[in-house]
Amino acid sequence: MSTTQSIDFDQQREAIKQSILRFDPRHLVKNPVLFVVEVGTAVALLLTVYPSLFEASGSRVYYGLITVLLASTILFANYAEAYAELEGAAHADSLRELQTETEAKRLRDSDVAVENVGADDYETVDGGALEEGDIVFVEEGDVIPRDGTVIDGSASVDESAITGESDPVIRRSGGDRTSVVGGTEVLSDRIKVEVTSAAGESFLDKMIDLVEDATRQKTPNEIAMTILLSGMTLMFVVAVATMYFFGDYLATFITGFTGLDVAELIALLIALMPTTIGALLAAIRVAGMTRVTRRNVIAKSGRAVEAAGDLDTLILDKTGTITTGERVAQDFHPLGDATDEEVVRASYQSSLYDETTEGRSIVELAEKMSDESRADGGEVGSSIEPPRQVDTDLGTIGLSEENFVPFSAETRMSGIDLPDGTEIRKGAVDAVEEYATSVPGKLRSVSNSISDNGGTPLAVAVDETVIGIIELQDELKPGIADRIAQIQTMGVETIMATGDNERTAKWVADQVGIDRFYAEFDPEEKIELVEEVQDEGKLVGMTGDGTNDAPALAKADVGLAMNAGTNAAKEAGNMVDLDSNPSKIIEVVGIGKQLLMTRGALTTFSIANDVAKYFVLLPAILAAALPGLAAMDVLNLSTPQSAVVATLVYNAVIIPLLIPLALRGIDYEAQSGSELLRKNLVVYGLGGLIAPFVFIKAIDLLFVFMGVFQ
Ligand SMILES: Nc1ncnc2c1ncn2[C@@H]1O[C@H](COP(=O)(O)OP(=O)(O)OP(=O)(O)O)[C@@H](O)[C@H]1O
Ligand SMILES: [K+]
Ligand SMILES: [Mg+2]
Repeated sequence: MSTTQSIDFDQQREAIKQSILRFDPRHLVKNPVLFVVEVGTAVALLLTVYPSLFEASGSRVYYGLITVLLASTILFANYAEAYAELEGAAHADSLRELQTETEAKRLRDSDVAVENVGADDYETVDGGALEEGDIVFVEEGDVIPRDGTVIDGSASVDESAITGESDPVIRRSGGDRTSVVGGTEVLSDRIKVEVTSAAGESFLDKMIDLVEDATRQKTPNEIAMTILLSGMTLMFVVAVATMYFFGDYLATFITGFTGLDVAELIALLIALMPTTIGALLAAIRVAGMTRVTRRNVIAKSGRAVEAAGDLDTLILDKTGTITTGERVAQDFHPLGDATDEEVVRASYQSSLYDETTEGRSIVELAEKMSDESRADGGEVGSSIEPPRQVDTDLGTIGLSEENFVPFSAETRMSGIDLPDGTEIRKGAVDAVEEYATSVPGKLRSVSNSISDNGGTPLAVAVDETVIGIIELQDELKPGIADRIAQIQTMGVETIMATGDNERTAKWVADQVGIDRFYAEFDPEEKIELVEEVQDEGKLVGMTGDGTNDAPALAKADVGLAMNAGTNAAKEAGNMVDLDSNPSKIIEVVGIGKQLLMTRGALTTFSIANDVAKYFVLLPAILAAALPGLAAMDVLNLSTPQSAVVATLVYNAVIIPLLIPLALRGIDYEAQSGSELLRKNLVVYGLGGLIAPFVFIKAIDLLFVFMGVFQ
């Protein structure tokens, strides 16, 4: 799905059909520049039919040609817009195809634990009959019937239908990866899913509608631009109309001069007006939004994409964004009088019901270490060193989920209370330090040495006495340092805000070259950070997946939520990443920048073009009345008529020539704003001044060669 959808023959035909239908003045009036061109076309057409109207003196063929050239300008503009829209729709359709009808296994008794579900516990119903709140059972080989939240169990799910990514993903109850999408397939294991959407109202459905609406709406910057272009157009209309009466006035005392030609004045007006950018503005927006969708990000508004391009500051969290997020237990370190066995057992007990990645990995490591059968070495062929063995009974007897204290980002701890009243807690070192009443002297030095290698230490306390440390390790995402560097060159400040400790944070920040970082942050502090940076007048972007992130996501100017995250987060953000890859925001910023750059560059080019055309056409049109203007006629074109036609050919043809650039976006290597401005002024400003001269002179020479308009 992330591959490029190109337009096929049928869609090409549809785009052409649309280009003609969009001549409808009710459609064109929304784009005042093009609307004025249409009015001009109508007048030229009138002159073609009645060449002597307005005391005009040109031939029917001449006026006919002007009519055709003006109409082509509109046609090309309509085509650019229609083509871009169809390209975007083609992508949305491929997302829609996912919505298939399947059967569902609805649980009769929603309380039955997922591992005990048997064929008698559910009824098979039509997927369409499911209602919000129904609990369904999904096992290996089943298609998930509707969007939902995993409430029990864990399964590996093939989401390639929406993400195009063939690697299966894990979805499990608890934590931040609970969302499942209707139409995706469970590859192994079993889960209980609570249905969260009504029939026909899947999250994806709603999102696609939203994207289509958003794509059609002008963005705020674009509205401002349209107003500016309309203002310029109005100015030119007044100026050129004045010229017409001025011509009549001149005619009263210049012998042989009967006034200015209406069709030629219209040609001048349209050459001067910003028709090129007026024609391409919509296509640039639609193409930018489609580029975001192709990266599997659903942008709820065009404004969000634009804001991404304008961002000053990007707030990233560490775990799962800069690192892989697979933070797994590596080792246990006893402290003080505690033994290895005690630390392994307490860590295990406190993690038995902990469904976070960290918790599961602790259980796994503790089991491996205490497993007698493995004492002689790890799995055959495994390159990973077998964990050292600890002779301990893990002591599961009497443990119950009721006494489990789940992890929260506020407390930064989790734990369990044993039947005898013993309280075990594990968590971030500073949090446990505060909770405990007895802390061994070596806690800091051991935990620091873990952090200084990029690991995360979790302190373990039994009855408020710290007995040891669990060492967790994560890995940096491949290529993340390069992408951060890229975004920094574009002038965006990067901030890492993490719940992890200062030293681990510093290690990661140094590795990837982040500008600033904050450690030991709770969710509340993340929101405060967003507000603080916004108060400096800056636009802020951030990613998040948990319920805790929702307020900050809503606050941020660009909030990219993860599809696998909680519904609250998805609703709060103004973008959702279907791949649930938090570092995707870096790419979205790139695409936003590219959108703004493309619009800026083509505007510069268009207006530079118009300035050049002014110098070509004015002397040609006024030659008969004011021969003195010949000095301005740098191109020395053969005849006024040749000049008018050549200019209008250029004015029309430049639009289709620029469509590929408008759709693809200008190449954005990462570069700073001022560098970019300079480059754009040279390439698109100077280029825009020169191009019309070269092109128009060439067409004029061609006319001379062909012997027309001479
Ligand atoms: N299951 C857990 N039980 C106890 N403590 C945990 C658990 N998971 C994480 N922690 C501790 O709590 C800290 C805060 O976790 P939190 O999820 O807020 O942030 P993070 O995942 O470390 O970083 P980031 O904010 O960059 O995602 C962690 O750094 C870790 O020390
Ligand atoms: K123009
Ligand atoms: Mg986290």
